[in-house]
Amino acid sequence: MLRIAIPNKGTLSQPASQMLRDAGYRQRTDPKDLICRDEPNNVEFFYLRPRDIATYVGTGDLDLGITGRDLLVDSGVAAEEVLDLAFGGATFRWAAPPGTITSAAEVGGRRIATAYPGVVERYLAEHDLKADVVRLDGAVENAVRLGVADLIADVVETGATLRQAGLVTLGDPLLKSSAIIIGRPGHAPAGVSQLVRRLQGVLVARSYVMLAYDVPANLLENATALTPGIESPTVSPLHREGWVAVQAMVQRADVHHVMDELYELGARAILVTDIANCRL
Ligand SMILES: Nc1ncnc2c1ncn2[C@@H]1O[C@H](COP(=O)(O)OP(=O)(O)OP(=O)(O)O)[C@@H](O)[C@H]1O
Ligand SMILES: O=P(O)(O)OC[C@H]1O[C@H](OP(=O)(O)OP(=O)(O)O)[C@H](O)[C@@H]1O
Ligand SMILES: [Mg+2]
Repeated sequence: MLRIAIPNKGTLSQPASQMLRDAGYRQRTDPKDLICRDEPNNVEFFYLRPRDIATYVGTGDLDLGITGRDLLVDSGVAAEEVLDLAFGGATFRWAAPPGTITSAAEVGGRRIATAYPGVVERYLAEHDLKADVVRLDGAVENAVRLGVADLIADVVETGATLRQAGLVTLGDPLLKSSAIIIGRPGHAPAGVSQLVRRLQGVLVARSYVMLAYDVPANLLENATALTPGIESPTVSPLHREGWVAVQAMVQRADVHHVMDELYELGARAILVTDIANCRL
C-alpha cells in the first residue's frame, strides 16, 4: 500500500485534500483524523505537520508527501520534487522598515528573524554572507518592531501582513514556493506513476476548458488557428450546409479573449464547459 503524507493544518491542508479528492482518492471527513485508508486505490494517507513531511519522506517511512517547496528547502532533507501542484503559491522574501536596508547585499552582519532558518542559512552560505539568524515560530513581522531583529525573511503571499507591520520587501525573492509532491530519489514504488498521472489530469482540468462552436466551413482554417487544441481540434459536419462544429481545449485564462475573436470571425453557438478530469 502506498503511504502518503498530507498537511494536517495550515494553508496547504484543505487544497491538498481537495486535489486528491478531485483525483479520485478518499480523504478524511473529520479534520481531527490523522490517518485515512483508501482501500480501492491501495493508498494510505497520513495527516502530518507540513514542516515534518520532508523528514518522513526522507527517511523512507512514507513514500510520498505534499508540502511546500520552501518547507522542503528549509528541512535540508534530500527528498526530491516529483510534481508542482500549482496551489499554495508564495514567495519567500527579505523585508525591513523602509529606508533601513535596501538591498540583499546589506543583510550580512544583521539580525534576521525567520521561521525558515534553513532557507536563510542556505542563502547566506551561497552568497558568502554571515548574519545572526533569530529563529521564531511565527508572527515574524513583529520581530523588528519589538527590537529582536533588523529585518525578517518570511513567506509573502498578498503582502498585506508586511504592510500592516510597516515593512517593505527588498531584493529578489530567496525562492518561489508552491505546493509540491516530494519523494525519495530512486524510490518509485508501485502506484506512484498512477497517482502522478491522476494529479496531472487534475492540473490540466483546472487550467483548460472545453470550447465548442459552429463556424462556416470556409472560415475553419482561421477559426482553428485560434483554437489549435492540444493535438488538433475535433471538426464535425453540421446538418446545416456549409457549416461545421469545432471542439478544442483552450487555456482557461485565454478563453474570453478567444471567444471574442471567434465571434468576430463569424463563429456562433460558442459554448464553454469545465473539464472534470482528463488523461492527455
Ligand atoms: N499566505 C500564506 N501564509 C503562510 N504560508 C503560505 C501562504 N501561502 C502559501 N503558503 C505556503 O504554505 C506553507 C506553510 O504552511 P504551514 O501550514 O506551515 O503554515 P501556515 O499555513 O502559515 O499555518 P500556521 O501558521 O497555522 O502554521 C509554505 O509552503 C508556504 O509557502
Ligand atoms: O502576504 P500575506 O498574504 O499577508 O501572507 C503572508 C503571511 O501569512 C502567514 O502568516 P500566518 O497568518 O500563517 O501567521 P504565522 O506567521 O503565525 O504563521 C505568513 O507567515 C506571513 O506572515
Ligand atoms: Mg503561518
